Amino acid sequence: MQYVSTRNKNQKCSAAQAIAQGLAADGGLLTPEVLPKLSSNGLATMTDMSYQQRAVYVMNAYLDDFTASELSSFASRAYGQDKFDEKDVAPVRRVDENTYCLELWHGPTCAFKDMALQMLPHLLSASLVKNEEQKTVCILVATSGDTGKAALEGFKDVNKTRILVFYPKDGVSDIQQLQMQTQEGDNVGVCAVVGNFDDAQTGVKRLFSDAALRDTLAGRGFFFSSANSINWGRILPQIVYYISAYCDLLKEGRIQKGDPINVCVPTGNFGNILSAYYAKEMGVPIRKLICASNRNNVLTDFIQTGVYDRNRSFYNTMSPSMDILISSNLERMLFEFTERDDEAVKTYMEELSANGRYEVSEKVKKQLGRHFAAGCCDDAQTQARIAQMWKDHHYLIDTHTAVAFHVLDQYRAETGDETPAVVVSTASPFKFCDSVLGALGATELVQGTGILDQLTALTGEPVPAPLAALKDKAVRFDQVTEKEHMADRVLEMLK
Ligand SMILES: N[C@@H](CCOP(=O)(O)O)C(=O)O
Repeated sequence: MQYVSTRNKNQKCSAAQAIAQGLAADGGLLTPEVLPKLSSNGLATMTDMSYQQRAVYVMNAYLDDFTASELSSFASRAYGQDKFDEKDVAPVRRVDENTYCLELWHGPTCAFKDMALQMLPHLLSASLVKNEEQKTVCILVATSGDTGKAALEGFKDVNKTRILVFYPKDGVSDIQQLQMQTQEGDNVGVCAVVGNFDDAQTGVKRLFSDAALRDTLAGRGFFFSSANSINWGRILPQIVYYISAYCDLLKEGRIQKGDPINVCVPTGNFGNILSAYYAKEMGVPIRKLICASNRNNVLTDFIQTGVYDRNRSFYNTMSPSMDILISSNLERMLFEFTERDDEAVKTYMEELSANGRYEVSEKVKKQLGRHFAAGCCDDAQTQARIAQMWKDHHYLIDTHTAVAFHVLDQYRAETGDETPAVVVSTASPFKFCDSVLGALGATELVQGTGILDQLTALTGEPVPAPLAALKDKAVRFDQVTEKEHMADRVLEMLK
């Protein structure tokens, strides 16, 4: 299968090239030329499989330049019990009669990003070999908290790779920051950027398109790639868990073959909910994709009106991983909803870059309304939802997951749609201890990593081992840079 740029369908490459490059040369996002469908018994076949086997089954449909045996070896290494503290890898927990929670934070960094970033290093390393690449890949990452740590952990000490992560200074939680600052490995770098996530992400995209920088680094034996969800190798492993969740519900008899479900996804960069859309296109009976946002509700407005307008205030919220006003992966969605009209997508992206705004056609608006619903909530509502979940179900959720539960409540109240819903739980509550403790009524917060034990003392929930280990780690990276100087940081790292 070939991959094409969302801005020029004639620009094609293999899966291995798409994964190694991360981004198309024209700035577009590399996307499969056709979206494969599951066979009529595909879901039934996968129902009795392990998570690792499901991953191979799904990825095989997209990666015809990789063998099934290669993919099997990657899946068993990526999702082994030395990495995930749950045998099922991505368990589906029943909350009530028609509400389920897909827990995606049982990996080494306690966030859903591990689901893809434990796999991507295997895909990318194999791609370098397939492409007979002689250079070392330098992976540039912009993070609002979770991707950065997951990418660092995934690529730590991986041969022929370097990784440099930029995060917004004052824009991630204390635990997220500590996770990144204490990262081990000889090929890693971490730097805070003065600004917000959009500044960091725009800065990284600028580095990608800086021809002079690329030439200098090529002379030193490096080329750039990405571990953000602009890389197809990030999206593909995320499709797997939606299919897997449906199979788990079938297996447990919660639904019958063909029954529709809704999914509610807290998302900022749109990669997670886009993966659910692809699962739907492959044949999973998903009725509505419910997009949940915090106070940075640019996606809510877009889905409801068809106008994307980032000219608004940027808020630092209690769900920092979603503090984003420029959602990269919307571009792939526009590509689908315009029936793969690359010129239209290019025009929308040019308008976004020039004016911070675009309005989609009536045809696209209709598609948005057909597949998506959207809602948002503020920090007070987020904390109230954490408290309610704890009171009603003794179930501890993080701030991002709470946003999704709140938005699902809103959606159900407005529409009366009681289709069984899967809420995506994207991070461990221990990554956001202060907000979660506040939600549960704590007024005096312990400073430093002691706050992890404070949450355990209050709830009886154990601190996840990777976070407990932070107590003994020294800070290695405390550098801060202005966004104008990000290229200098790259040049320093790649001496
Ligand atoms: N929420 C993300 C922001 C980057 O998104 P990505 O899915 O494109 O990597 C984060 O936690 O960094």
